[in-house]
Amino acid sequence: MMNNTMKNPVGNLPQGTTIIGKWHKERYTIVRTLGYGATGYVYLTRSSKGLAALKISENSMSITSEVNVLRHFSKVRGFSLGPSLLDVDDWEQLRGKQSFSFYVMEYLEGEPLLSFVQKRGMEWAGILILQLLTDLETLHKEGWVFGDLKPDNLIVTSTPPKVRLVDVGGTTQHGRAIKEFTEFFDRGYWGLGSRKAEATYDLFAVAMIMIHICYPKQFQKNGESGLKQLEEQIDKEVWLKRYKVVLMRALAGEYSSAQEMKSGMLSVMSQRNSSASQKGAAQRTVNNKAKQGPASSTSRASRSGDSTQRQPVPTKTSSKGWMETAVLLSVILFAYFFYLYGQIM
Ligand SMILES: Nc1ncnc2c1ncn2[C@@H]1O[C@H](COP(=O)(O)OP(=O)(O)OP(=O)(O)O)[C@@H](O)[C@H]1O
Repeated sequence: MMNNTMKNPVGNLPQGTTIIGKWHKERYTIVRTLGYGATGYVYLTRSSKGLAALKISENSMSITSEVNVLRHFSKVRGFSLGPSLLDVDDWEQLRGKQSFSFYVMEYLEGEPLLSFVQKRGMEWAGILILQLLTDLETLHKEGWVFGDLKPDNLIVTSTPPKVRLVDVGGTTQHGRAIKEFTEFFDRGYWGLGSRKAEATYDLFAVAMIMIHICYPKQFQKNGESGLKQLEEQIDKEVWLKRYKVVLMRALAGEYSSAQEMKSGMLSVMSQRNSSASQKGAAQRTVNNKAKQGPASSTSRASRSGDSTQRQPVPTKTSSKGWMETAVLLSVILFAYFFYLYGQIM
């Protein structure tokens, strides 16, 4: 992160400042600062087209590189991980003496992943990770690796909740060296792989995001092997332990695709659901037996092997049988009556 106090001609622009694009002449009025980092400042702006996020930097190269990534994303159908790109232009200050590149993107109005999960519950963590893996699968298939995957770059937009990624600055083409990374989420830091842009690099970061959800304060690497230390942390948290098989495989770089990791997550979730529904069914049986009273003592007797004490429980099937017999008998009697009547006449 850049030092906010450093003199930066595009930093801390006051509310109400209007940025006019040199080429497209669109006017963007600053509402407030959304954030800032190594690359530049991001402002919430209002224009004739409504609210949008505007990223501006002294470094035109980094703006160009992010614009290229966002342009590429916009061509991928069904891909909604990053914000959509709305405009690219330059802003001239001091009567054209200084020019700064900027781009305008969709404003992702939402909540950071961590606070969303803390408020809505851990069930959401699994769902959001599945969403993230779905989008990563598309990104990887396109030959890109996100690189700097971390909760700070994840925003959950609402209705329906959807995880989106801001800051595409770290997005790197497959096979190249990762452009940007953050230690805790970087497999190189944990001694568990290289900084080469591969799907496995992002999947490691996904596992670390899951760990970070349970350890919001994070923890430092100690002297032992990275994998051993992470395993110990996983074992201490119930939610992480449930996904241990998936997490260990992702940390060790054993998943060849995001889809494979997603299947692993889904199978843990379905096991949990089926055991929960089995428990539910067992609980319902117990409750029903408790309601039936004598029948419950019957089942206890049968378990003790005393079948003589078994009481027949009237069922719907037996009452239905009686009704069928009665109907059949009345039809036969009716037919017999007509037969006798015909004989007499
Ligand atoms: N499209 C957007 N909608 C809403 N908020 C955004 C958007 N883009 C960026 N932000 C906010 O601005 C912050 C800084 O943006 P960004 O991460 O792109 O800057 P950066 O200079 O690349 O930062 P870093 O040093 O982490 O790479 C983000 O963490 C996020 O809170």
